Amino acid sequence: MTDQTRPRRSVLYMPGSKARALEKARSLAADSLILDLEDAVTPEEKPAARDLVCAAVREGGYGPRELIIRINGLDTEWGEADLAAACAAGPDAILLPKVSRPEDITGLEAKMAAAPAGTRIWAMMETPLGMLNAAAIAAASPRLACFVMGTNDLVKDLQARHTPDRLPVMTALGLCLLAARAHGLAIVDGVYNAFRDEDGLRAACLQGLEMGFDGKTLIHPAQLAVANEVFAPTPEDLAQAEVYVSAFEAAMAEGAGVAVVDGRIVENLHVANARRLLAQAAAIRELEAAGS
Ligand SMILES: CC(C)(COP(=O)(O)OP(=O)(O)OC[C@H]1O[C@@H](n2cnc3c(N)ncnc32)[C@H](O)[C@@H]1OP(=O)(O)O)[C@@H](O)C(=O)NCCC(=O)NCCSC(=O)C[C@H](O)C(=O)O
Ligand SMILES: [Mg+2]
Repeated sequence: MTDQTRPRRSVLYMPGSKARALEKARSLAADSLILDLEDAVTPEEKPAARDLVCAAVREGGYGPRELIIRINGLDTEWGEADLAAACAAGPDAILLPKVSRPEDITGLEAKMAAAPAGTRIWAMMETPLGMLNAAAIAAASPRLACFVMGTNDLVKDLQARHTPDRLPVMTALGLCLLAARAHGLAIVDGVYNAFRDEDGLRAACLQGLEMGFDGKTLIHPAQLAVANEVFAPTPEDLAQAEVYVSAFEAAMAEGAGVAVVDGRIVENLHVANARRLLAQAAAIRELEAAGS
């Protein structure tokens, strides 16, 4: 499994101040865990949360789950100390909130000399300026691996409303998807706040899947099963993918450049997508076997 094929169906935030949540996460079915020092932690609790989160990362026990520390902004009184502690702890990634310019990423990268080479940068995309600069941000550093949509901050800054169809943030989501895919980054969708509303979450996940997101950020363990299900290829997807690959290979062997399956044309681009789905299913199987 490479950084590109690693599943990120479910990316669970947990407050870095809550020892119980950090412990519980060791056995939760999340593909990735964001140990939060920013918005989920009160100012009074931030220094203790920093120690707790970094100790948890050093101690490990999270199996194949990807570990990300969300630090406070480098323009806050906690940001620099968070970054130094996170670099020393060596998570899979450090998530910078409120990224608005490419310089936010290059500035962070310059301060990460002490971090292990494998510690990547993730960027919270959640400000209006960040949306306008999404392409330049996506290209800012080879260390950057993933965009995380921060739709709560975005709705606040746009003075918009949360609506079921998410029309108020659709332009922003589209700009970030375009930028991420153009530069080979992963991208995960924003949170669904009503964490007991399973039907609403499912609809939001389906919309995110159809738009092209790799997965969804979550705030409660009750949301994991839906995200893991919706962002995985279905058995029908995989059966069709197998058929497309076999039909195309047979057509190629006969010297044809295209195949026809059930009255539909199958070209190399359809086969590339079929192979992507098969690789994604294999990566999910590998991850789940490693976690069980
Ligand atoms: C939303 C919550 C405050 C609810 O907490 P609580 O009432 O304690 O939930 P439960 O009693 O139902 O919890 C059941 C058990 O599950 C554990 N738990 C709960 N949440 C988590 C979690 N996120 N990770 C791991 N474990 C969790 C509890 O400890 C219970 O365990 P047990 O003791 O064994 O019964 C709470 O879920 C919460 O704080 N969620 C995270 C909120 C958060 O991180 N917010 C910040 C990120 S969202 C954001 O900032 C997005 C972005 O920046 C933007 O702008 O959009
Ligand atoms: Mg935010």
